[in-house]
Parts: sequence; C-alpha cells; structure tokens
Amino acid sequence: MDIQQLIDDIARDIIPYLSAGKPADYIPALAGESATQFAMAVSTLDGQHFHTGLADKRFSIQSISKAFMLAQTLAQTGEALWQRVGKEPSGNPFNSLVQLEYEHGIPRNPFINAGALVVTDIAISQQGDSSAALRSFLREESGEEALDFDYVIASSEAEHGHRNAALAHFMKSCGNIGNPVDQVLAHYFRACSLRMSVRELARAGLFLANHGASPISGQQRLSRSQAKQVNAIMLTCGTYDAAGEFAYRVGLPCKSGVGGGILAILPGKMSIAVWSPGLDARGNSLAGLEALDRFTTRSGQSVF
Ligand SMILES: NC(=O)CC[C@H](N)C(=O)O
Repeated sequence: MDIQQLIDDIARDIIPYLSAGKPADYIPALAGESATQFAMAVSTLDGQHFHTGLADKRFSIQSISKAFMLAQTLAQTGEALWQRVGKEPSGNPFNSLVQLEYEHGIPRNPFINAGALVVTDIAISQQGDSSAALRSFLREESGEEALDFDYVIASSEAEHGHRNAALAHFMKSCGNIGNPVDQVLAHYFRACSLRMSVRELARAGLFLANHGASPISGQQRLSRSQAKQVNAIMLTCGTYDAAGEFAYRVGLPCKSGVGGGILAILPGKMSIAVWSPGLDARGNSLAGLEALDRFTTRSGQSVF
C-alpha cells in the first residue's frame, strides 16, 4: 500500500466537504478557526511517518486528551477505575446531563465529559498536577518538548463551562468527585486545551497501536490487555453518539475532539491523525470522518 499516495488522494477528494462543517462556536478561541483547513498524518509501527496538508499546524486536541488521560489513569488504577465510571456507549451528546441523574452520578463511559471529569478527579488524587502529568506524557510520546497548553482556550472554557461545572457539581453531590470541583474543572480544561499537530498526535497514538508498548519513548505504557480495553472503548464510545456510524464507516477505534481532530488506531499496524475544524451536528470533524472512511475503505485495512 502506498500510504503517501493514498492520503494525498484523500486530501484532494475531501475538498468539497471542508465547507460543509462548522467550527465549534461555544468559545470564541475555537470559533476563529477556518473550516477549510485539513491535515492528515500516519505513523506506522515499522517506523514510517507520512503526512499531508497542514500537518505541522498545532490545534486544540480537546476531547482527544480523554483517550490519553484514560490510558494514564488506567495504568495506575487498574480495574478499580470501573467502580467510578462505566464502559458502555451513552448514545447521548458528549455534554449531556440527563443520563447522569438516572444513573446516580456514575457516568456511562470515560469519553463523555462527565466520565472524563471523574477520570481527571482520580488522576488528581494519584498525581496531584494531573494536567501537567498528561502534558509530560504527550511530550514524551510525541517526542516534542514544546507541546503546551493553550491558556487562552483553557480560561475561555472555564468562563463558559457552565455545563461541565453542572456535571461536576452533580457528581460531587453523588459522592463521585473527591477533589474540589474547581480544581477538577481547571485540570480538565487545561488537558483539553493542549495543542498538537496531526504529526505529533499520530506518533503519540503509537503505543495504543502497539499493545501498550511505545516505540517512541520505549516505555510500556499499558499492559497488552489494557491497550485492548482502551481501544475497545474508543471504538464504542470515542465519537459519542456517532460511535455506530464511525464503526460502520471507519472500522477503527477513534477519539475525536471539538477542535476538529480525530485519532484513529489500527492495532498492530499504525496510528492515524486527521484534523479539520468544521464539525458535524454531533461534534465530530466532518471532513475528518470522510477522510478516515476513505482511508480504511481504499486500503482495505480496519479492525474488521
Ligand atoms: N467533545 C469535546 O471535545 C468537548 C471538550 C470540551 N472541552 C468540553 O468540555 O466541552
């Protein structure tokens, strides 16, 4: 398979879709991105790296941070993590409140906002500065020391984050948040604000493609079984209420963010990152989904 040719073709073919999506507009710092930008990068386990489009432009990874946060926290906590958060798809938008009350403050999964807030709370209890620990993890896994938070985005989220605050306060009232709500929100927003390029993200995902062992840092980040678990949750929950459509069209574990990025993992083979800020109605990159669909369909590669 000529991966470079394939992603160059995809970059050309998705041009009509770039104007169909709408950048996230809930905070001004994200709304300012032009929807017509596109980038894609592929890193393989045999050490090859391919990219097309604006592959060095850093963007706000937003909820893609939830996949790395889960990996880090699962490695430390093990199975006890699942007493505080479920592992079933929610079928609801990522910031939904309604299910949480019915289910007594135990979020459906770690990739909706409520679940990521619980994982952040656990990470703070374990590591103290959980967002700095995540930043170190991603610096090591991308090989880029310069990765950092976007403090403008983080504080803009804090200013407009009433829904996340509501989720966190509700869970606190149920006893499922241990640390002060303000502290949990601050670390969650900072983690979401990390800026990375698709090239950096594709590298950082390699440990998930390599059964937990990172070819970049040389560290065993997860056990083989935990890597399977994180990938499984990415497949079933990583794109929220579009997880069924992603599984059907892309057939890979994916984690998306409202910054327009999507990380996709082909276990045993490669990690793929795509970015285009125009979102569909469910908060996933519209051109990103089109690109990943073409990648797996034309290459014949997926988990199925
Ligand atoms: N889906 C996302 O990327 C959501 C992340 C965003 N920071 C939020 O909490 O709303």
